[in-house]
Amino acid sequence: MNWDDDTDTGTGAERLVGAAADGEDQAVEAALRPKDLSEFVGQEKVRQQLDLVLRAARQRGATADHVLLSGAPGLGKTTLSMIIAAEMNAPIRITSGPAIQHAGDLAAILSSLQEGEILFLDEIHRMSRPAEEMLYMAMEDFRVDVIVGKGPGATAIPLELPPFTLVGATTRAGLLPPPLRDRFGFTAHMEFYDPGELQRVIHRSAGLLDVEIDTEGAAEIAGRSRGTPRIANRLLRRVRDYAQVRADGRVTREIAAAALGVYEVDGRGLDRLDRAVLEALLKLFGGGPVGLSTLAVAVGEERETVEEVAEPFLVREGLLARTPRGRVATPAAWTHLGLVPPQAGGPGIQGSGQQGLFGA
Ligand SMILES: Nc1ncnc2c1ncn2[C@@H]1O[C@H](COP(=O)(O)OP(=O)(O)OP(=O)(O)O)[C@@H](O)[C@H]1O
Ligand SMILES: [Mg+2]
Repeated sequence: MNWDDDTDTGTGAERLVGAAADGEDQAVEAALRPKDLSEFVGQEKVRQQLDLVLRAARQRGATADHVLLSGAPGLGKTTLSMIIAAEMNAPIRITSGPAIQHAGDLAAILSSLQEGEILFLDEIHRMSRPAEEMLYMAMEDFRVDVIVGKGPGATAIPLELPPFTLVGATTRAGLLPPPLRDRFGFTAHMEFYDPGELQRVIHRSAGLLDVEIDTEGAAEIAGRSRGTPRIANRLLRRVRDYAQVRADGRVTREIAAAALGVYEVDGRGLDRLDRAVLEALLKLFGGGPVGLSTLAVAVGEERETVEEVAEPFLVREGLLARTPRGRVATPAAWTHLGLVPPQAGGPGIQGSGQQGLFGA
């Protein structure tokens, strides 16, 4: 699956509701990470399955099978990798696909692993081809061929590796070559969290950050967190600031709503850009269909920004559809912005004189 939401785009990280980690997230996330499976909120199926895999390996006194974690940014892949190490009582080595450009880089890491060590390979879909091929053999046979010398005299010296567990993480499982995907004994697909689960994440984080919050305050933040614990934690921090400066520090529904109103994150988690796209689509183009380029000009953004930053969440929320004829708003989009969809043939949208030109 392709989780384009905010990844690899410059604009993504600066948004309060962007799913990619920003500098502040990186600084505080370590403190908020659940340390073992029982603390890890939600993802029931993944937790159950992983618990079995790890428990069985522990009972056998063996190294756990290789694990692939796939899912959108901020759903807990890095967190789970650390939990796997903790549950296996094993050290963890952390690296990433982009950091491994040459097969030699990977050989150096693999050959220095201890028995039972967890190798966390983040963004595994961004590894170079030769490194990938070396990884196949390492995963399957715990062996790598180290090439010594150059040209016709070069020889491959096989090097035995201690058994280790590879934990790969990717936001784009679809980009993994099948031979690589097949070498993982267990694949965990992380789903977006439902509001109840996010509420638990928020309560847990509030406890760690020493923030007083009631059930309704947590629910208010959860509803705006786009199914993503990282965003929930970030919104909680902004709400905490507001509660501290403008009130007595306690987070209630009113305080949370007012705080996130200041940051223009609406009740459903849409921010200014998301709403600008929807508003243009509804008010200027009668709900579409309209081409992406035209829509982008109308909101004064780059095509890519609209397509990669705003649209994925709007599509996921069922507010916007991408059709062969262009972008189309769903009835839910009209409702969300408090507008009335145009009747077939009749005048529709309040305050817009343009539906004659563009209306459906
Ligand atoms: N199930 C969970 N329970 C509680 N907190 C969670 C959970 N999942 C994620 N978090 C919190 O969300 C933050 C982001 O999680 P994490 O860094 O693991 O995401 P990720 O999937 O690795 O994201 P990326 O794709 O950007 O690397 C962490 O600080 C963690 O505290
Ligand atoms: Mg991560």
